[in-house]
Amino acid sequence: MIGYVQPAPPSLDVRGVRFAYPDGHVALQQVDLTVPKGDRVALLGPNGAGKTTLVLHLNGILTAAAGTVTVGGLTVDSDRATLAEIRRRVGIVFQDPDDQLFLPTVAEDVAFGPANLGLRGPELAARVDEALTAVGMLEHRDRAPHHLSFGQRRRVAVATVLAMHPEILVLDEPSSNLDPAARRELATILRGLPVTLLMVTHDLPYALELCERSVILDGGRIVADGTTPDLLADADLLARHRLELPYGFDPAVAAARLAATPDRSAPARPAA
Ligand SMILES: Nc1ncnc2c1ncn2[C@@H]1O[C@H](COP(=O)(O)OP(=O)(O)OP(=O)(O)O)[C@@H](O)[C@H]1O
Repeated sequence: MIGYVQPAPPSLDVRGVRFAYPDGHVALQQVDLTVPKGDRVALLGPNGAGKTTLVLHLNGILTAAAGTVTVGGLTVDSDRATLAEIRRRVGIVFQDPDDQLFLPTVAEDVAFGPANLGLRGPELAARVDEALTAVGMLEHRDRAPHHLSFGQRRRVAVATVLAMHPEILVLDEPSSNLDPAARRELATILRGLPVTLLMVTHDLPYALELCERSVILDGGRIVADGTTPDLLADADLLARHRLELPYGFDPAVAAARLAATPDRSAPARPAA
């Protein structure tokens, strides 16, 4: 008999999701989005498009009125046991790192999640060091988070989520408030992580740099889904959805330059 290896389920599968806030405002309508394991996808869209609302569905903070969300094949629902596993699988890094850092030291903040999963002793210490190493912050493990720079705190916030070994890392505006060097360093770190990535951003060059694919959400609907260079080259599409490239930025030139840089041309796809 010929052996058959089951393909890995997508990291994220959103099917027909509709959501209205209690005041009746419909924020998501018939949203479909599949993100295969190991891919990096940018979620673009103007203010009020529904990006945050969609992200809050990924780990069950909000529940769809219709449709389903599955993460690595597990359906997001309100069952407590499922929800705990979903929240481990979906690592959300919020825009303000101070929302995620609240303990006296960096190491304690990174240990918080895995300790809640039951890890202890050397296993827990190894998990913390692994996550801090991934974001280049190991040497700061015993420092107080509030003594770090904003860029360093954002990296520690990423580590708190990586320490849970998530299926998918969801980043809300990861480049905001970073100086150019910190922005570039974070891009290098994110490119090197062997995880699926969904990045909400208004920073279109950052989307181009990190994500081979982009999705545009507007008015609660997905209005475009394609390669990031193709989407950013479509001036009419961008204008229709209030997306703007920085003055003088040529996406074709930037894409060609990125493609010529070996470690930047394609995301690292982890083993299924
Ligand atoms: N608690 C709420 N009650 C009612 N309407 C809401 C609530 N939160 C958000 N909305 C509305 O839902 C829509 C989508 O909002 P959402 O925050 O998801 O957009 P967004 O794409 O994340 O925007 P931004 O880029 O500004 O962060 C908006 O019209 C917003 O006004």
